[in-house]
Amino acid sequence: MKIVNLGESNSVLNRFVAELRDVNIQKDSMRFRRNIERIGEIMAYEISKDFTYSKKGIQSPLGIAPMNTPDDSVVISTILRAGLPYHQGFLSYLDNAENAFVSAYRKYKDRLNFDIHIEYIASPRLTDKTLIITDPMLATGSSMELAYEALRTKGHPAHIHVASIIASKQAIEYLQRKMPDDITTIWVAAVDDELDDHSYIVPGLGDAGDLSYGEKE
Ligand SMILES: O=P(O)(O)OC[C@H]1O[C@H](OP(=O)(O)OP(=O)(O)O)[C@H](O)[C@@H]1O
Ligand SMILES: O=c1cc[nH]c(=O)[nH]1
Ligand SMILES: [Mg+2]
Repeated sequence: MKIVNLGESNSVLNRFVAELRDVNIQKDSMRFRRNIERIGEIMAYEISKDFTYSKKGIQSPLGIAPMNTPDDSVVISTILRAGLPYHQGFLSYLDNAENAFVSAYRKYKDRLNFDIHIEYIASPRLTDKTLIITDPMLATGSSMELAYEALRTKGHPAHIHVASIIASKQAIEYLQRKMPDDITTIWVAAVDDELDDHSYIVPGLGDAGDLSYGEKE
């Protein structure tokens, strides 16, 4: 399985991730959502380099231009809630993609232990398509695993791109075991070493859903 950490090379992407993490800057929820969105734009561009291309003749007013353009049928799928601004960033660049949405939330049994519940899925047929599953945070990796299982009921994609912003080392190792090895690529902007007692990424950024949309009851 290919793992790509875009944060390893210096680019403005790292400033956007730094702003997401920054305890003062992240209080501005509009800037927080926009930073997630523009990381989605950058990642869509990077992932598009892996698509299949073929040459087409494009009629301009003055002649025919030979242009390599992508042939993949792309489905962008997102895990609610924190995935919503990320999805919008992907869709800005991959504007002819189809779209899928899955809900996943942590239901706490006590202070520290939780199960992940999937209650909603809206997805087109996925067979032979390029599936991009977007979620800004991969902590344990369980939400991604369960969202993928839910999406698999809609067919066999030809390729899967798991796109995230901050992943824990543990989540990457977990998904390497759970996702189909031969067709999956994992894209991240940062990898953090630890999880705390509540399975939050350390240093991470806190709760991406709450920072985007406010605290839940
Ligand atoms: O890898 P995991 O341990 O499963 O954790 C990661 C999940 O946690 C966050 O969502 P959250 O459950 O906070 O929901 P929210 O987006 O509605 O806040 C995040 O967006 C992932 O979906
Ligand atoms: O660190 C984490 C873990 C789960 N969800 C988040 O938003 N952040
Ligand atoms: Mg949350």
